[in-house]
Amino acid sequence: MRKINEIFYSLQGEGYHTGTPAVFIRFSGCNLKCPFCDTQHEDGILMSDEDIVTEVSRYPAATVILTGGEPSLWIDREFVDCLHQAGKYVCIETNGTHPLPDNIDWVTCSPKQGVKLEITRMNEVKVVYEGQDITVYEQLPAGHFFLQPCSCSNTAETVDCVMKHPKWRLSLQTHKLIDIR
Ligand SMILES: C[S@@+](CC[C@H](N)C(=O)[O-])C[C@H]1O[C@@H](n2cnc3c(N)ncnc32)[C@H](O)[C@@H]1O
Ligand SMILES: Nc1nc2[nH]cc(C(=O)O)c2c(=O)[nH]1
Ligand code: SF4
Ligand SMILES: [Mg+2]
Repeated sequence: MRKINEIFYSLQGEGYHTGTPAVFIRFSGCNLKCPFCDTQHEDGILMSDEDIVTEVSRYPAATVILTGGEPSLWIDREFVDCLHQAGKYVCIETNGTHPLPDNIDWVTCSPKQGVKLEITRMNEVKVVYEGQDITVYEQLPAGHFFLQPCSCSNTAETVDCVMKHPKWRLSLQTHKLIDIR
């Protein structure tokens, strides 16, 4: 059984797959307490893999996004396989502090300041911008580097930083801009 906060259908609002219809599986709880975290994730109910796949399969999209809270605390290879058997493309949003099963299709790593990364495979890096030095993340083994304003509040500073560091691209939380989930 896995503790689920919510399962909902929306568009990926952030990063490389922005605009892609996706089913979000939000797992409950996290090992970090980022002061800026925009998600209430502590509540949850225990669900079986069968019930999770049934709920996910109500929606027509192929893309599933595992998020939270911190989804890596709850998942394993077997769970990702269940979603693959249902025809899904499995993405994860992770803080990178906990190892991942190697059969996930797309890894979005959002490293947090002062916290050691434990994952070695990632497709994109997505940093929430708080004015920190972002060059320390540039050696991570990702193909894409995104800088995201914090709660849509420091967009001008984030644009300025991206223009100074052209390895990076701007990621807006587009779901917040158009008031969808
Ligand atoms: C809620 S977290 C859940 C997944 C995982 N715990 C993580 O941090 O990557 C999902 C994404 O939202 C980002 N995020 C959280 N709070 C934010 C905020 N206030 N503004 C912008 N992005 C935020 C995180 O950095 C992460 O990329
Ligand atoms: N639309 C939408 N896109 C998202 N991308 C990452 C999210 C998350 O909370 O992990 C998120 C979210 O909460 N909503
Ligand atoms: S790691 Fe992710 S879910 Fe956990 S507190 Fe930070 S932003 Fe929120
Ligand atoms: Mg969110």
